[in-house]
Amino acid sequence: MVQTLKTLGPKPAADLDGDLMSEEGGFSIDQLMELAGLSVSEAVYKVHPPSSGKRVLLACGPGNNGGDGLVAARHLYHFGYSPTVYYPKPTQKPIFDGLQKQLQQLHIPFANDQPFGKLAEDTDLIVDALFGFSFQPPVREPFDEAIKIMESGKKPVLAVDTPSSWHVEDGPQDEGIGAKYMPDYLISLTAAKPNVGHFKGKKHFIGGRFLGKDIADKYGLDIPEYKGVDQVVEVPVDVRVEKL
Ligand SMILES: NC(=O)C1=CN([C@@H]2O[C@H](COP(=O)(O)OP(=O)(O)OC[C@H]3O[C@@H](n4cnc5c(N)ncnc54)[C@H](O)[C@@H]3O)[C@@H](O)[C@H]2O)[C@H](O)CC1
Ligand SMILES: [K+]
Repeated sequence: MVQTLKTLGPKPAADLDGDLMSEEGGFSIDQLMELAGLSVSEAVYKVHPPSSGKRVLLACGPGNNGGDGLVAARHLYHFGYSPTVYYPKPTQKPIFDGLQKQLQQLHIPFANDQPFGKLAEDTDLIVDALFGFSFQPPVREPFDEAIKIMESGKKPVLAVDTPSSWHVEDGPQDEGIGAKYMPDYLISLTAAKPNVGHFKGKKHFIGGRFLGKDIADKYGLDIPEYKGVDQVVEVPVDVRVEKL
């Protein structure tokens, strides 16, 4: 039987984050990004353990999705990987400055000036942390090149929160860059987004093991059954999507 997966569009997803970070919610953006990035690194470990190849290329965009990628790079380093970060449009905010410094302290290379195609050749897995739920099509430079390379399917890709360039509700673009982009793996943060109905990759994870029942109920979300100390849980790919 095809299961139903409850999904949050950009407005309720942003509202939920707002509730978490309200005076009542008590979370900070740093914390949520840390939890998101930790989930991403755990999903990487599950689909591609270091024994399958240690080189991971983190493609980080200019918003918080990119921040999740920076956090994941740090955890992956400590998990035994050799991460490389592509971060061509660094965000000028203290949290992003701090995340970059943390990576520099670990001598994790930033390869912002190299062609993305070359970086992709020299890696075993790509983490797509270019854009999340705030992406507005079409893709602009310099990110078009990275999307084209990921779309080529030459290297496995794990997409963070949503495949970059996809419309958050309608999925892949009808034509042009990203129209054929289908990452192998997806990790949805807190809750899946409505475009997940278009995801036909190999594995889909949810990462959000910090969400309490009160707030889940407010948005109509089901809390998935996480195992052991896992921050992520795998859910079926073939699902019926319900938009909340
Ligand atoms: N609990 C959670 O779910 C958390 C999720 N997080 C992650 O944050 C993103 C959403 O982050 P946000 O900063 O709102 O936006 P994005 O990263 O999606 O990107 C916005 C960024 O990109 C630029 N941009 C938009 N469209 C384009 C375009 N066509 N071409 C080029 N650039 C574009 C825009 O100007 C912005 O700079 C969510 O998905 C999660 O991954 C947080 O970590 C908090 C916890
Ligand atoms: K992404």
